[in-house]
Amino acid sequence: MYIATSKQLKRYDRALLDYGYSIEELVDKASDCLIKHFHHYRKVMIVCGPGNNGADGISLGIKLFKEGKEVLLCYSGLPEKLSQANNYYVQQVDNLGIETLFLDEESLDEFQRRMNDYDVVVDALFGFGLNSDLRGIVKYVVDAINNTMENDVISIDIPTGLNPDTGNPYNSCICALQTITLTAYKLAFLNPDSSLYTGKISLELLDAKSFHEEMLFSQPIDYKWAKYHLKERVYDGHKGTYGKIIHVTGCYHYRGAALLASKAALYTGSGLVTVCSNEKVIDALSLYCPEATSMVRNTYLDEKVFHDKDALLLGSGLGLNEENEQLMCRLLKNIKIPTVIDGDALTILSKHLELLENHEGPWILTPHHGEFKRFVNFSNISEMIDQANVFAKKYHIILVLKGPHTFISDGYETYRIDSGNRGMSSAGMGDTLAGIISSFLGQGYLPKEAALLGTYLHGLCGDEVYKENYTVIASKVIEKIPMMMKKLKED
Ligand SMILES: NC(=O)C1=CN([C@@H]2O[C@H](COP(=O)(O)OP(=O)(O)OC[C@H]3O[C@@H](n4cnc5c(N)ncnc54)[C@H](O)[C@@H]3O)[C@@H](O)[C@H]2O)[C@H](O)CC1
Ligand SMILES: [K+]
Repeated sequence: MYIATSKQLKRYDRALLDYGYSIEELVDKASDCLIKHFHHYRKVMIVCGPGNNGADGISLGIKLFKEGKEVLLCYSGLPEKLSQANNYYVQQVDNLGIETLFLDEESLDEFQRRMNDYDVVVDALFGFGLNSDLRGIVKYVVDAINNTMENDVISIDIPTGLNPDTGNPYNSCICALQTITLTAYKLAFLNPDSSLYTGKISLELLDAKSFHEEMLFSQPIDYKWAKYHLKERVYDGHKGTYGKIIHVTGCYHYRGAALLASKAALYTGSGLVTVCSNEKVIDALSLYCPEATSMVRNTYLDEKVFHDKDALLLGSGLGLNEENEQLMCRLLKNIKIPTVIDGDALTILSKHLELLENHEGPWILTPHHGEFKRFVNFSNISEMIDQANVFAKKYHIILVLKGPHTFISDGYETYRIDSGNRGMSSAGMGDTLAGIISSFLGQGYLPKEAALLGTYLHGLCGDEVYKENYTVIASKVIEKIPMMMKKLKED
């Protein structure tokens, strides 16, 4: 199953057309996928918009009519505004003599009255092409469909009125019993609130050439994936087997960040975690996480301390000042071990893009949306995902773009993390995630695996806490790590 943004879906359609399919052919293939969902209905009303979503509806209506169903096609688009495919199928309908109703202010009453005569109302008004509030007659039609109690409502591709990327409704939105979505899951569906509008979602793949990977549609990372990729601990392992990592994190004002990241790394199984931080952090560390070793961070930090380390975490709660900026620039320029770059180190890096251009070791960057905006510009989620892929590819890094259903890209493949919940948007959560990823990186997982597994595990632990709590705090997430790793491996 792949997940796609509206921009990616538009590119996908363009790729199919460039490959040689005609748009009429694609609509025909779409209705071929849809028809099996209507076998148990006898009387079908299909409400069609002006674009290709509407064309899917008309093509479906033609096929159902030919099967002997009673079909009423309701059109909302002015003839001069129809898409090419829509126009084509409207003409087919005229030749076949299927009953139609043009929706306008005068026919609205008739539409509402007649709706009750049908077993199912099919929403083919707008698909992933909708990009603003519903206007004019369409808004009334959507509200009227939502008010009917007599029949099932099935949406084609996406409920009309749902933003295909955010999963939030525009000014009105169809509440469907079922949504038959084509080609890929829409990004919108990851928003749990969208289920109110989509109802049950069925995914249908067109019988056409697949471009899912070329278009960088995201693949979900789920429990099964994590179970398969989490390595067994070996019989004769010792602390060296599980990696020596170093965290350059925390400062006087943000002591917690360093503590959370180091504890998370130890709980994830690191052999040795050294925290290089402010004296106050180190005092607290001996109580909060006595298993970690420590060193005071001086202006001059001897790079030799990194030589025997397997991975490095930079930046969580580091604090922004001239001294830290110089230190980060020096380390980012010289250190070649696998590195997680988080928090304030990201802010510093965004001011020194030349370091990104020339880095040698594998880097994992863990920005949230706001931090990513310091690197690139975007105005909506679809654009952000495109930019994230370009960024990861350009700089040869793994990007962990934190947000609801964190998105991970290496520029060639993209992933969505299936775990995590809304209770987790709280302080310290990012530090915990960075700690977990640094641990996997130090244990010898490939950078992409470390990022995927770490982010999945983080969300899974958060989900475990969320089962019994309304809010989720980072310390509680950390406490769950060893237990959830055991569960993952032994379930
Ligand atoms: N590969 C596939 O999955 C295929 C899917 N298909 C279906 O095509 C639609 C998308 O079609 P498109 O014509 O691009 O968009 P819509 O039908 O959703 O919208 C038409 C058109 O309307 C304009 N518009 C946008 N917002 C508004 C608004 N608020 N009010 C009025 N008009 C608006 C905009 O110009 C849109 O382009 C997809 O969902 C599938 O159902 C095809 O079958 C091909 C293969
Ligand atoms: K629709």
